[in-house]
Amino acid sequence: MILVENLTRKFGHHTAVNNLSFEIKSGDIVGFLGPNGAGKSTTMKMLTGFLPISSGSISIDGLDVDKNAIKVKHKIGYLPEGAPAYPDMTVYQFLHFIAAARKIPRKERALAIDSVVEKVALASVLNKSIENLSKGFKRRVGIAQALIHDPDILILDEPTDGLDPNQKHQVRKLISALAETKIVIVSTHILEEVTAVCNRVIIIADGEKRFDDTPLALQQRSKYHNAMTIKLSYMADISGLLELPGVADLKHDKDTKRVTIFSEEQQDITAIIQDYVHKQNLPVDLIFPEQGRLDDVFREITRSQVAEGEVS
Ligand SMILES: Nc1ncnc2c1ncn2[C@@H]1O[C@H](COP(=O)(O)OP(=O)(O)OP(=O)(O)O)[C@@H](O)[C@H]1O
Repeated sequence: MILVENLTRKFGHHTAVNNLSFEIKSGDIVGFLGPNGAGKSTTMKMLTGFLPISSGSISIDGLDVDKNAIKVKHKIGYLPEGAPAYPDMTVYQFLHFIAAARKIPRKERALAIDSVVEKVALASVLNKSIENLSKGFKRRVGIAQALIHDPDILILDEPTDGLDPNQKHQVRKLISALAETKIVIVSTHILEEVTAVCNRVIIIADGEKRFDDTPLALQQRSKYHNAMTIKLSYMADISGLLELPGVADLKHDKDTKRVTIFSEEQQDITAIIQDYVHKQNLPVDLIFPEQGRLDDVFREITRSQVAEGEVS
């Protein structure tokens, strides 16, 4: 278990992380979100014992990170931002080097390497130089080095940043598989990542916690959650939609011929709308439920920092 209480980190006069508190239990796959400069990497570096804290405390399974840095590092695997590695080493040489640096006993190293190579599917590139690998494989090497000592907690800083959609999908699948046995914290500013892999979301802005709940709760904050969108093949009288029970509002985009139907208190109006479209014989090409527009919710939650223009 990870317990963070009133965590603060200052750089000179600048407070990068301000009075942050949260608790993470086993089974949690946490998406740690925030705009650029929000304090995500600084928090991760403190969690992993790489950066001293200014005040507050972090305890991992009851061990204070400040006082037990070495013991805590055994429990944590960390993929820093950009997945740094030694480019001229082969994958095998690099993993061997990390296994030695992690002080895995000599006799156990081959087994530890075999195990991560299998988990992260690196067998096909084991003897290739890291500099010649695709970005997706490089990221997997980064995850493999974080896993080599079989930690209980995995902290991944922007693990899919810069990857193409296929590579992103593979890395997310890998994270989901690893989360079956470990606490996983994934720092990201990609909102879709959170719904794809996490069961919990913590959002910070200006170094402070702004949101801590499930991805569904985040989606439910959107006006679009449980709204329905229909696309008309030609203009038709749709005013009757507003009379239906549970319908709160309509938004008509004449250019795209799409109509979004918002529900009262975000109730599910799928069946009512489908039934109406069918009975009225409306010229509908497409009908789909909206999940919730996370971009809008994210902007709302992190608003003061956005207003300061810190988001790129
Ligand atoms: N070593 C440092 N010295 C001075 N200021 C720093 C240092 N590291 C981070 N900061 C500042 O602390 C704030 C938080 O930075 P941090 O890297 O933690 O943000 P982040 O949320 O990880 O951002 P990004 O998404 O851009 O990686 C920023 O204003 C940053 O400039």
